[in-house]
Amino acid sequence: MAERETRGEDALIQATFAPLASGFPGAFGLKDDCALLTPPAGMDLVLTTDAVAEGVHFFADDAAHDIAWKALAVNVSDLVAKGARPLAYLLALSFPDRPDDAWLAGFQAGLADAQAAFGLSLAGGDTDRRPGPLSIGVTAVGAVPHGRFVQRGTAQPGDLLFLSGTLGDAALGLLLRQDRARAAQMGLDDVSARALVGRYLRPQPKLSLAPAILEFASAAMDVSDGLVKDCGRLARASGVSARIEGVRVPLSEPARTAVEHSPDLFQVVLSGGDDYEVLAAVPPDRADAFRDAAAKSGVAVAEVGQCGDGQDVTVAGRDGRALDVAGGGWDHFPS
Ligand SMILES: Nc1ncnc2c1ncn2[C@@H]1O[C@H](COP(=O)(O)OP(=O)(O)O)[C@@H](O)[C@H]1O
Ligand SMILES: Cc1ncc(C[n+]2csc(CCOP(=O)(O)OP(=O)(O)O)c2C)c(N)n1
Ligand SMILES: [Mg+2]
Ligand SMILES: [Mg+2]
Ligand SMILES: [Mg+2]
Repeated sequence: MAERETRGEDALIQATFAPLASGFPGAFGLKDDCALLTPPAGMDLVLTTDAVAEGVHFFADDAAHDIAWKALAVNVSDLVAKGARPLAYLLALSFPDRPDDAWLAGFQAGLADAQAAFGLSLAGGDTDRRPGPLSIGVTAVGAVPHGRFVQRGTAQPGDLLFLSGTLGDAALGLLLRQDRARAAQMGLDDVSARALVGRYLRPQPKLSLAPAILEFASAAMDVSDGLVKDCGRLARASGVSARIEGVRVPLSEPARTAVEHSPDLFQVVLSGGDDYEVLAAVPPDRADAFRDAAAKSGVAVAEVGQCGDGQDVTVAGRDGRALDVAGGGWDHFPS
């Protein structure tokens, strides 16, 4: 009789990942080649994939727990902006070397926390070893009622632009993660600096807003590459113009303090990215109902601008004057 494997690739998968798939029957305990997903009756499936990589999306010495959370959160963020409810995800991992047991335990705990928070389950994945920095690919599947997927390219002239949460915290947190000494220049005490770094480490997709997006938004997307760049994408895909009013962009207390100390940081807020908030276009006659639904869901939304005819994307600074925002935002292949 073959001995039960305790080492090697299969054992690593069984020990670390199979427990995360135990709530998903179609994962077959991670012992099959594929997973099986029966679409919920009357629903369309929504698919997305985003990877996070060491040195690009997180730091090598970030806690494994935080890295795992981020990998799942950025994908759930994509689903939320479509009005979708998360169902399951696939996880593709390439490690340069076998990670030690403590790292794997932290990674497993981070995925378990994120699964519980976002209501989805591991369905399958891939684990291999390759030279180079750690890369974590997640493919997430969600569900929306048939025919109701909220597109990026369906905003109309006149739609109001709403943003969830607060903008810029994670981008400021990244600056502090790179150089904590900047806290003093930003006028931030330790608690505020830590709060901003926490927003960088742990994106919080606004899951409970999804039903309001589904019901009231004519178009929506999540903000990962900076509000200005992503708003430009929504406008271009929809064939509309967009104007953002800087004074209306919601800031957290720490971000407000930082921007008041160093007004140049407002560009970081607008274009730094890593926000994972929702940008939604809502017809004016549905705006009050959207505000009510958002309030009931416990997610703050702010009206930050409006779509119009034409194709320009303009941003008024906090003093009302037009800002030069061309070329801002995250680009993996900058020109
Ligand atoms: N390698 C790829 N193969 C197929 N589709 C891709 C690939 N890379 C990006 N896409 C598609 O391009 C679009 C934009 O991708 P991305 O910027 O990652 O979206 P988001 O910012 O919403 O996560 C998405 O529809 C995505 O599925
Ligand atoms: C170590 C590190 N450096 C820089 C950044 C900033 N950053 C990296 S990728 C990115 C944009 C979002 O990532 P992307 O892969 O473009 O996600 P998507 O837009 O596809 O959802 C930002 C703001 C970061 N998060 N971490
Ligand atoms: Mg992507
Ligand atoms: Mg994304
Ligand atoms: Mg991007």
